[in-house]
Amino acid sequence: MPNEPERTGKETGGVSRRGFLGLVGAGAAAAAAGGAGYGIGAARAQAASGAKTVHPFYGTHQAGITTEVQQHLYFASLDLTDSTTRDDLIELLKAWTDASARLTHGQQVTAEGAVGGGPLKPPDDTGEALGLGPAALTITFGFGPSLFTGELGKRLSIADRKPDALADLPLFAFDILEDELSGGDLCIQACAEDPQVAVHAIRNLTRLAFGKAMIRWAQLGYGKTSATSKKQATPRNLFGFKDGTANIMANETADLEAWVWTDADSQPAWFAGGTYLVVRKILMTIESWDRAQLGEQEQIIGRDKFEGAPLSGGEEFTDPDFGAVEADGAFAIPADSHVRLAHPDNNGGVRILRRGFNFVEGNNNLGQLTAGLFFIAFQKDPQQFIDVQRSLKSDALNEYIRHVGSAVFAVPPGVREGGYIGQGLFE
Ligand SMILES: C=CC1=C(C)c2cc3[nH]c(cc4nc(cc5[nH]c(cc1n2)c(C)c5CCC(=O)O)C(CCC(=O)O)=C4C)c(C)c3C=C
Ligand SMILES: [Fe+2]
Repeated sequence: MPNEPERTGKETGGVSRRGFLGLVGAGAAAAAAGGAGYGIGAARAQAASGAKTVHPFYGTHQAGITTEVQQHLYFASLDLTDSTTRDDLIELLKAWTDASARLTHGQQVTAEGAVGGGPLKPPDDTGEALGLGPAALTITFGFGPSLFTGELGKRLSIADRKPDALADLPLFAFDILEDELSGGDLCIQACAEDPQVAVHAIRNLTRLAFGKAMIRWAQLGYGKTSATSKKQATPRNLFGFKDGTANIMANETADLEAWVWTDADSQPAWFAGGTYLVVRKILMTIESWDRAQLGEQEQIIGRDKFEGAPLSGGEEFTDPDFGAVEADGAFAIPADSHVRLAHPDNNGGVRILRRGFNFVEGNNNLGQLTAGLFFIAFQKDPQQFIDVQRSLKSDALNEYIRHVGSAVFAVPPGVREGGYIGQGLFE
């Protein structure tokens, strides 16, 4: 049964099957009761609704890109240790593949799991996701530019296999990037309907990397800020606006081919069917935004706050009319509005697939929220992101946001059963 301890008969301690089911039952009853902790009850109920959903790890493309966006994210960027060899990395990628195939089915990281190895060794699985189900978990891996370049690229003998467009992003206007929130040799994106399932995945994959790679930085995200299917209601970001309305949706296959998946023309050949992941940690000055008038907020975004309709009129999914003018002759969707500047019409037709998450990390010493948008975008070429981000130089939103973290990764194609993630890179 998914996510139950796989009993081998060897263990003498730990939670009995009866005790385990009792714990699960108590949790379910608490969720059903709601009442005292409505927020927690609602979150648990929402998690429970996706608890049984399985997104298989194996496939043509990696999951976690066009997959219906889950509510929660845990993202880790890792650096290889100084002694990690090519064989070590291959071994790690094989171990991560097997583990990911299990975890996405709601199983524990190994068959022995949390209690099956007996009392005399540390458990293989850390145990905190027992009973939570697969929770729609997806695990997506990527390779950073630093994996291929410098001494490391030479040590791994992959310097000549770097995807052509894989390079650190240029510095953009208003960037105040922090090194400790940027870059990385490898990345793992874990998304799930239950935050504990996402954290458990990264925690256990990181344990498998012990001695070979360690976390450089990580980010917890709650509350998706994009949809990849019109079956999902468009979520809202921390400025209170619907975010993801004009995203590339999973059923837009022609646009996915045109803008997201690398093909035989995107060199090298091992990378066909992959994509580039751009990640930006963006702080949002929530208190200043909250003091801006509603009309000003809408002018900055270019859409109305409640419905998410373009200011040129219509409903949420009505195409914006950038030529529309008000009685005073001004554009209905202002020239410096976010939507106008980010729209394909202003960027040579370029689209990107967005998959970001809200984050809140307490308050600063002025009592202001440390919060923002952990922006993730997938594209066939990082230049797509670069073009759009450069267009945003005159964005009125810049008064209320700051980019503090940045990284780019080549996301290899999906894995067939029996293979391992990124295998083509080493063949
Ligand atoms: C460089 C790419 C982008 C960054 C960085 C970015 C940051 C950012 N965006 C919002 C809020 C919204 N963005 C919306 C639309 C939108 N944003 C981008 C790109 C970046 N956003 C694109 C390509 C689009 C779609 C434009 C279009 O085709 O119309 C919207 C409107 C709703 C929607 O379509 O998603 C909102 C709201 C914030 C708050 C933010 C940084 C914190
Ligand atoms: Fe945006």
